[in-house]
Amino acid sequence: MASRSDEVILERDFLLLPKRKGRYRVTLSYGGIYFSLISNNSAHYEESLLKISDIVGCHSLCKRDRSTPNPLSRPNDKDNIESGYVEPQNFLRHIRNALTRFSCGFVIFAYPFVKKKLSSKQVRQRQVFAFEIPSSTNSEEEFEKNTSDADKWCNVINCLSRDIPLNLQDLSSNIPPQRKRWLFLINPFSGPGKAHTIFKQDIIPVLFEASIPYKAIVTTHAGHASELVKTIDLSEWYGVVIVSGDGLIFETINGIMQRDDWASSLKTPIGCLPGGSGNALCCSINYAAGEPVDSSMVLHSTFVLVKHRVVPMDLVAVHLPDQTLFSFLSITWGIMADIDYESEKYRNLGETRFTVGAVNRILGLRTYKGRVSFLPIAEYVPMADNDTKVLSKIRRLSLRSRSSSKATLNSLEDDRNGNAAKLIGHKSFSMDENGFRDCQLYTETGEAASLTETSSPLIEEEIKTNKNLEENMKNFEMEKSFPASEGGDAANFIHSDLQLPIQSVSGLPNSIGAGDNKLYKNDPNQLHIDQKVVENGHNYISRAASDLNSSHEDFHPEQVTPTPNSHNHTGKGYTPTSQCTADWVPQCVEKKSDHMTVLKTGGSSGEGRDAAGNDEEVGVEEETYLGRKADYSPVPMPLLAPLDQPVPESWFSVEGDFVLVLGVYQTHLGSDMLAAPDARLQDGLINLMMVRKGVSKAAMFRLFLSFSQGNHVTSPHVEIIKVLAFRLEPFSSNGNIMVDGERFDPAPIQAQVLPGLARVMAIK
Ligand SMILES: Nc1ncnc2c1ncn2[C@@H]1O[C@H](COP(=O)(O)OP(=O)(O)OP(=O)(O)O)[C@@H](O)[C@H]1O
Repeated sequence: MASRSDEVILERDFLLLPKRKGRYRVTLSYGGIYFSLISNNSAHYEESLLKISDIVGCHSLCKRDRSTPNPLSRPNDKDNIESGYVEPQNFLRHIRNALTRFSCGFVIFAYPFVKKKLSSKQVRQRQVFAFEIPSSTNSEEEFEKNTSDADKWCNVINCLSRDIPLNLQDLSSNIPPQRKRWLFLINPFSGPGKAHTIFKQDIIPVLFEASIPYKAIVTTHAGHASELVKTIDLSEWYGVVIVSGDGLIFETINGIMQRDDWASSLKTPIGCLPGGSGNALCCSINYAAGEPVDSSMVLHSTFVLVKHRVVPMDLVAVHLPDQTLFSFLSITWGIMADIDYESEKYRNLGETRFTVGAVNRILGLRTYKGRVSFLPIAEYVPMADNDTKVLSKIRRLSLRSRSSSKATLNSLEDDRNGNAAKLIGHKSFSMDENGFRDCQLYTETGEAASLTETSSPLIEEEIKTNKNLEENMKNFEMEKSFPASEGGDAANFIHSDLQLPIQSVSGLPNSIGAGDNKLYKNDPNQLHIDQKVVENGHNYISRAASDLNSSHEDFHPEQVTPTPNSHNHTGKGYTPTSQCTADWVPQCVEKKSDHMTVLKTGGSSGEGRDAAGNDEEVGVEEETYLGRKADYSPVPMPLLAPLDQPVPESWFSVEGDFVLVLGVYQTHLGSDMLAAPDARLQDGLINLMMVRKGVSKAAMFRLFLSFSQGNHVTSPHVEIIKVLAFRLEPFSSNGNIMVDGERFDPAPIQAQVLPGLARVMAIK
């Protein structure tokens, strides 16, 4: 029994097709449609509720007589059988057959959650509700009246389900705007090769139900999607939906980034439906929307697609020695990259290929020598090297030397500063029961120096800020979505609201704020200044995102004069023609001469599309920020130094033998790989994970199994750091580097997050 609490918009009696067993009292409100059978003797209501949030569309069912065309079908587009708005064959035959002369009503398509058989899991299930207005006279006059009443119901339901604001004063005036066409790109060879069949069987019917006009193009070769999105007029399309794996999404994004008008083109929402073997972005989007990722993926992804909002998504600029790419998912090196690449030959197994690949690779476990450098959002406290014995020895030593003085700390700091190559950011903290805090500095080789200091204001502050960080991460509001794709309330999303969870007192580069970075200095007096640095960094990044997103006009991508080579891509990205210099450091605000003027999205006016799905003029406010773009990339990468130069001093570096290095910015790498459970589409962060040498094969098996629920994050073998940028330098040519599932030879590679740069069709 559902209880009605919200405002009644419409109410009347209907018969339920096709059986017409008894009359139903139907009430439409903002929350949903309540209907109950009216018993013969009294108005005894057994109310059922169909939630508006589960409805994908409503069609009118008014039929004067059987000779007129079926109201549910529309003319086929003969030129392209995969285009249009065509009723799928045999669709609703039973309801159509039940229609009589002068039948009038509407049919609702909904996907509510139901309990899965023999399981406690909830999955969505298609349900169709056809309501007919009871007719007493079958007169022309009554038919006209019923038709307009049915149309009114139908239109209001469609407006509600598409989040289009209602005119309650004149309900007949609520006519949802015709949708713009969607472009589907289908890779017939992705994953187990079923994408085209999935599209025809499972997706077209839902597009019809939701009245979404579309055109579908089946790709004929690798690079086809990229060629298309590079050249077509994207403004003709509401959005581009990829029916494939992550490879085609990567190709599409990088194709768009090669356009001169990339900034405006990136506003075209990108959707995805699972046709590949991993489908990481689909899983991440479903997970963020609260939809299942482990069953009926196609159905749940299609539902999310149809009910989507346009949501900003971080991209990551990936800088390789000879090109720049834009990644939305991950950069992997080590075991995970090898599994991904080596299991390609089992692609007909679908997602099982990763399991087969993982077993192979763990049995032949390898290590990979190299250096990982990164810019964390909080002070980096390294995990112990995997050799825990060494660490516990250090701990014992440090307990014994509890009386060590601050002088020891200073001398060690000096030593560390003087021997930076040997002591690479290795600092570890622990608290004992008396509130004493041990600080151990130790070298790569395990040579440890330890000292103890009593709890200082700085430490208190650090603990507090770490708590804040945790809180902030927990509370981070990801629902700041763009307005409904076709209208709805004005957007609440303001880019400057993008809350990077940067709370730590250090760890940010001096490049994003004034003052020296005191990364290693435990000086309480530094706290205030460093927090300012943090705020500046925060503002810089979020404003940069805002600029990139909101205004291509003032961002002047066209002013990035393409050098002869700059579009000489290898089909994947840009070829750098010059290395950026120290200019990569955004300048401080005083230096007016170097400024870039940018437009910022107006707060309340929002950005997006109007109710007709057209681009909306957005209110803008002029702002100035200083930053520079690398010559070879359309997007500035202010945190990155040239690849052939050392990383900035404020970065940390870890050098040695790794089993796995993974930079991931989505929650999922596959339906059973919850790689970064707290990642958000638009959090402006890279989750850098490292597994170092020393982990056994058995532990590796356990680790891989724990990935499915995201439990690896608590594994003592996995180090996870939230970073804004990182660099990976393999020391040998063994293995593979994978960027969004695309293979690259092991070579230095670096990456920086570009918060909210892309638009995806995602959270409801
Ligand atoms: N018609 C085609 N013939 C051959 N290759 C194609 C065709 N269309 C697209 N491709 C290429 O196929 C590659 C793999 O596609 P995609 O990653 O989408 O599928 P997948 O690898 O099976 O899925 P996943 O990444 O989830 O494992 C892409 O790089 C794309 O360029």
